[in-house]
Amino acid sequence: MNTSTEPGLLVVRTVADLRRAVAGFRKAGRTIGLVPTMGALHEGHVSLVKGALERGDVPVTSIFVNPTQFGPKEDFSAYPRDEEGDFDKLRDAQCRIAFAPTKDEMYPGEQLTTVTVAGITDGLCGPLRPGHFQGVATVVSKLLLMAMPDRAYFGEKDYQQLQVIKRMVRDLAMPFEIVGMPTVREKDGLAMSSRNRYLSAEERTKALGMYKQLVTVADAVRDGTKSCAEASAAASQALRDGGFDIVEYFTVVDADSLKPLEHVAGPARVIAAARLGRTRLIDNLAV
Ligand SMILES: Nc1ncnc2c1ncn2[C@@H]1O[C@H](COP(=O)(O)OP(=O)(O)OP(=O)(O)O)[C@@H](O)[C@H]1O
Ligand SMILES: CC(C)(CO)[C@@H](O)C(=O)[O-]
Ligand code: BAL
Repeated sequence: MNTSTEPGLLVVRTVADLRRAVAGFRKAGRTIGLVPTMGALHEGHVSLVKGALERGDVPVTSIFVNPTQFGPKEDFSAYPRDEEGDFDKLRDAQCRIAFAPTKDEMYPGEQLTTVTVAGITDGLCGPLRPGHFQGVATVVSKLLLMAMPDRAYFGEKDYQQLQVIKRMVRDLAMPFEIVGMPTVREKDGLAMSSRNRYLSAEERTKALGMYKQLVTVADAVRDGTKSCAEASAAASQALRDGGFDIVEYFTVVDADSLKPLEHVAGPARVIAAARLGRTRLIDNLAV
């Protein structure tokens, strides 16, 4: 295998090749920045690669649609996959290593060991996607141990996931810095997401309601014109009126503990999940 540190994207498929490639860069005195993804890359993912470059890290992007974080009725099989397109985007973004393992490489034999983060997974997406955060925490632990980066980059779009990973790294004294990166949005405000590809043209127009309602609630609770519960209830109703099929939650939480708030006194986040047809959208904003 080519372990060169010359410019270009090196695609590796095994843990052994990943470790060899990372070792080549370490020998050259470089630090490593891991960007875990499930592929179908967009500008949000590219911003994480840019975050790594800005901090001087060699970006290593993993592409793996992790089956253990999908529920039995969720979209694992339908999840968008576009490996060649992803590699092109990573080349353009100056990513240096793409780690695209098979399922057998990630899970050789039965996985008897899992990582569970309690408390902050009790609310929001936790009860709605049973087993999801255990699947995420376990696969992210594995990816971190496979790449042994200095830093790993995650988007604030998946805010609960980011908090779960920060907490896991802290509780288990994992020697990696977790960097949270701002949500990249379309021009009209919709958070970029691989699942946006599922939206029809009509749904795409309706989807913007999510961002608009997050802004409305953030403004109202910041000014104190409404309580968190009042503002969130009004936003849920506005989403339903605007064509969302199910509002799974719309709430204001403490930015660290993710506990629901009645009034905002410190760092807080307004956060929501809702369904438009077959598409589940999540988003959040700082208050
Ligand atoms: N719009 C975005 N801005 C910043 N980071 C993002 C954005 N979308 C995704 N990310 C981050 O990219 C990483 C990989 O996410 P993932 O591959 O699941 O993409 P996704 O667009 O979130 O897909 P999904 O449709 O499954 O939510 C995560 O850390 C996620 O938070
Ligand atoms: C962090 C992650 C790559 C783990 O599979 C996934 O949950 C995602 O893409 O956000
Ligand atoms: N971006 C979060 C991954 C998931 O929904 O499974």
